[in-house]
Amino acid sequence: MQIVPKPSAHLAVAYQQASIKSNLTLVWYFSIVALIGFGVHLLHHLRLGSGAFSPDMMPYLAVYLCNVLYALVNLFLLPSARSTNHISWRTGLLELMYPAFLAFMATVLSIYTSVQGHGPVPFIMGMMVIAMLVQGHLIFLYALLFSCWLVVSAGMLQMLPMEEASSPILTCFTTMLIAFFIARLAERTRVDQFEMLQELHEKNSLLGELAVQDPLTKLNNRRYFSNKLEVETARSLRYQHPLSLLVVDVDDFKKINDNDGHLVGDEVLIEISQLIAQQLRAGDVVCRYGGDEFVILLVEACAEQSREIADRICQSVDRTKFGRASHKVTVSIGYAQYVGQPLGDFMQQADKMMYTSKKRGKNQVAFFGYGMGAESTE
Ligand SMILES: Nc1nc2c(ncn2[C@@H]2O[C@H](COP(=O)(O)OP(=O)(O)OP(=O)(O)O)[C@@H](O)[C@H]2O)c(=O)[nH]1
Repeated sequence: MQIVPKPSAHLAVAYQQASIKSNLTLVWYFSIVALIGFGVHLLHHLRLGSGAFSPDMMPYLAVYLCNVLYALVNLFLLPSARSTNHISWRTGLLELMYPAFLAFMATVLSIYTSVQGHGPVPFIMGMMVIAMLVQGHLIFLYALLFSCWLVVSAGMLQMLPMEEASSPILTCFTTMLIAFFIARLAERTRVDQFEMLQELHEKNSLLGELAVQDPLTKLNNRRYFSNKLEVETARSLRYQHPLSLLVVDVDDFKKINDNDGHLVGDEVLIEISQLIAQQLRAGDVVCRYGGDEFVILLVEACAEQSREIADRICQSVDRTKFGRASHKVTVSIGYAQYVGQPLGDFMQQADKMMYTSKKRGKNQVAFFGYGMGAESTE
């Protein structure tokens, strides 16, 4: 029987991690409450004078003392267990120990108070509900609850006359059922909340991706490029790594649109974006800057390598037969090298070189390099 909804399969591990973390947080707070509770009870017992340490009170004192020791252990161990990102046997154990400990105390005190004539309800109710709420692995809890109930029943049957025992056992059973449903409700809420948060998180990351993606070519867009340009130029300066910029513009793209229609124009842009991406290495950055213009950051590529890549892009577009385009498609490319100049100048140099290519007859590359003469050498 599936008592509590499980999170969907792909979220199961994440849920377990989140669940253990929140359980450990709860255990930590319960430990503090246990310490405060112990202080209050201790004061109460001390006010009883010599009666505080009578044999009648010993089980209570023993349980309080165990609680304090356990709380102290938790207070020391939990912060480090909570800060880890993976589920270790230590975190699992800490998480399981608390309900087990509460159930143990509940059982002992239930039997003891019943025999004294107080009935088991307050302990069963308080301890079990808390234990179940704290715990995420409900199968374990159900087993625990059931065994506690068996022990309590057996203990009371042994120690009370039959007619007096049946009522507390029935109350104990009813209380467990209530605890069971409260726990089920709590766990269902936790799973729902987790799935909602996870969905929100996934949608947020999707939104983040869409914000920097060009919808047509699926390349990154201008916004992404601006950020990347700042990051890569700073890195290039810091580590003295070469960095080059290519500006690629489709030649006479307007004619493709006018002759073959915008849909064909779109197809050409998509195909060119793929051709460009095929020529680049993993660390390089290619973005659609706008319209029929693409920009490429060649990371750690020296001038010679950058020239080769630019030539390859130019030639691969030249060689490709674009499906539905009625005439030849080519690109003009401008190249600039980063040597610490202001970013605006860097962009302008590559852009200017792209226009130089156009002026020289299109379908070619023009280079701007500080070591290569003032403006263009080719
Ligand atoms: N199909 C399509 N066309 C676009 C898109 N974005 C911009 N354009 C068109 O691309 C054309 C760009 O033309 P220009 O770069 O100004 O000029 P060109 O015809 O390429 O001429 P040169 O750049 O001088 O070679 C314009 O007609 C725009 O309307 C798009 O997403 N899809």
